[in-house]
Amino acid sequence: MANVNSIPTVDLSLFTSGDAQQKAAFVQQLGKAYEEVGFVAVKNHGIPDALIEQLYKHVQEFFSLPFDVKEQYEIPELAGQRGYTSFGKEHAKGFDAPDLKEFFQFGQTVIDSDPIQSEYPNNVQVREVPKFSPTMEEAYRYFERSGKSLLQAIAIYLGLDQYYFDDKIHNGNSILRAIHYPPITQEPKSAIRAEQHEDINLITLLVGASADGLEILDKQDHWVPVTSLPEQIVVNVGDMLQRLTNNRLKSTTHRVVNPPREKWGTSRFSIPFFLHPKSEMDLSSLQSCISENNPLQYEPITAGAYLDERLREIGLKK
Ligand SMILES: O=C(O)CCC(=O)C(=O)O
Ligand SMILES: [Fe+2]
Repeated sequence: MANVNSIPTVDLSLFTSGDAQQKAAFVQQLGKAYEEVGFVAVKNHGIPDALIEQLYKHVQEFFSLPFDVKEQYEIPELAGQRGYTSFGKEHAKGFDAPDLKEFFQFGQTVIDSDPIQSEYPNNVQVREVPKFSPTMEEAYRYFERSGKSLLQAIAIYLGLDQYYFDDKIHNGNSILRAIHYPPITQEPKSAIRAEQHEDINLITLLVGASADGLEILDKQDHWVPVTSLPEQIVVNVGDMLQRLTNNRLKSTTHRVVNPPREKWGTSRFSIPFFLHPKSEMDLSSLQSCISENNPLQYEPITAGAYLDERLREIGLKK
C-alpha cells in the first residue's frame, strides 16, 4: 500500500491509555471523521503485528489448497456464515454479477455460560492447516477488543454512556472473513473485484490488505483509493451504525478494483472483521439523532432481522 493516507488517521492509544484530554480529543477526531468520511486509519490499534503476519500466512495456506479440499468446508445451509464460500456465490446488493472472490468466515465462540451459544453454528476446523482456525480465533478476540474500544469512543461522541455498546456486542455475532481475490488470467468483463457496497454491521476493522484496490466513494461521487500505512488498520462505519444514528455517522460505499495489467498475475488477500452485535439488539434510531433538520429515516428493526434481510439481498441466504 502507498505510504500516504487518503483517509483521516487516529491513534487508539490516546483513547485506551491517554489522559482525559487526549481521550476527549480522540472521541472528537473519530466522530468527526465518521460524520464526514465514514472511514479512518487507526494506529496503535492493539492487534499484534506478529499475529497479523501469522494470520495472513495461514490464510494463504488455506486458499492454496486444492479446490476439492476447500469445497469440503463449504456449508450452504449456513449461508456462508461459517466455513468456505467458493467463487461466484456472493454479489453486491443490486448487482447480478458475482464478485471475483472466494472466502472463509469464522464466527463467535462463546466461552461463558451465555445461552446465546445455541444461536451460533460451530466454527469449521481446517484439518489440512491446523493453525488456521486457532489463529483466526485469536485474531477474532483482538479485533473484538479493539472494536469495543472504538465503539466506546463512538458512544461518548453520540452522548451515550461510554459502555452503551458493551453488553450488546458481548458474545455478538461478529464475523472474521478471510478473502482471496485470485489472479486475473484473461481480459476481465469488468474492472471490479468486489462491486460497490456498504457493510451490514456496526463497524468493520480491516487489517492491511496484501495489495491496493480498495476505493471509497466520496461526497463528490469520486472514487478515492484507500491507502494506509502497514501498521495501521482501516475501520469504517457499517449500515447498522448508520441506521442507529439516523444517518449521522456514514456507512460509506466502497469497492475493490482490479490491479493494473502488470499485476494481474498476483492474488489479493484481505481479512475484514465485521463487528456485529447480538441479534436481539434494537437498531431503532437514537432519539438524540432525530431532529427537525434530520427527521427519522428508518423503521425499527432488530440486528438479527436486518442481517437476515441483507443476506438474502446479497445471494448468500435463499
Ligand atoms: O477486500 C477488501 O479490501 C474489502 C472487502 C470488503 O469491502 C468486504 O468484504 O466487505
Ligand atoms: Fe465492505
